[in-house]
Amino acid sequence: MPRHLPRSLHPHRSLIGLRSRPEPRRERPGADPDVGTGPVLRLDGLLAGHDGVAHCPAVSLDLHPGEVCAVVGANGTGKSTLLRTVLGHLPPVAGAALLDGHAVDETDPRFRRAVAGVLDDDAYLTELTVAEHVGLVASAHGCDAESAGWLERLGLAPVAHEHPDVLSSGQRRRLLLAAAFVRPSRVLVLDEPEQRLDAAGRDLVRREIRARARAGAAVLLATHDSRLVADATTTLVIADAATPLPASDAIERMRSW
Ligand SMILES: Nc1ncnc2c1ncn2[C@@H]1O[C@H](COP(=O)(O)OP(=O)(O)OP(=O)(O)O)[C@@H](O)[C@H]1O
Repeated sequence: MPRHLPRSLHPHRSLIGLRSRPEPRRERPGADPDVGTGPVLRLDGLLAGHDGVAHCPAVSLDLHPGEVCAVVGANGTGKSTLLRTVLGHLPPVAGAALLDGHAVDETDPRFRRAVAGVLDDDAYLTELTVAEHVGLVASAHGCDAESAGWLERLGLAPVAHEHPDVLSSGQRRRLLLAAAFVRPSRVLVLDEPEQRLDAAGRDLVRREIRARARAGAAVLLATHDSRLVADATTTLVIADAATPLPASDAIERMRSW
């Protein structure tokens, strides 16, 4: 339990009973001593920002396998900054982001094995083709056979041999999603995964998030899409404070900004 929230305000405590949700399947990999029974991801009074200046209120959150937390807030409230800090791209201004009880460290192979992320930038390797890019990620995670299927599912097969800089912005977004979805992950961090996608793309993302959670992944996403919020098990509204709210209240708040 994070020190910073009273038990009654803890995201899980406060939402249980307010929303019905299926019991997530808890996978017990067992062989990894770091994988315990506690939260896979814990944000402990995490203040995210740049150069020591916080751009987001302090967040305390426990995310267990099978849970999906949607982070919502008006433009500029610090959602991307928070997710970058969770992915270890920015150091915390204060507090901590913990994976299996250890401070997140993107250089740690255990972290890289466990966590897949898509941020709001075009973080692809320009010298690789679409197929090479997705294939490289699949190969690194021992799942080469998945590669072609994800190219197909995300509509990238016709541009498989193109380089990212000649793709449309939506296709580039699909490429980043393919690279995240092609590999296994215990934690999935997605910054506005709906961004730049057409309706079919948004549906696919929504289905995949649900499927991943059913299979035991913990998902942390920032979004402006009320359908993704409605699907989440926990919703955190970022404003003057980071407040866990039932999805219906969060969606109502989203209409006001
Ligand atoms: N590299 C940076 N250096 C300094 N400040 C930054 C940097 N990137 C973002 N910021 C500032 O951090 C604040 C939060 O930005 P952030 O992108 O996290 O917001 P957001 O909630 O994700 O917004 P949106 O909904 O528009 O995506 C903004 O005031 C922004 O100007």
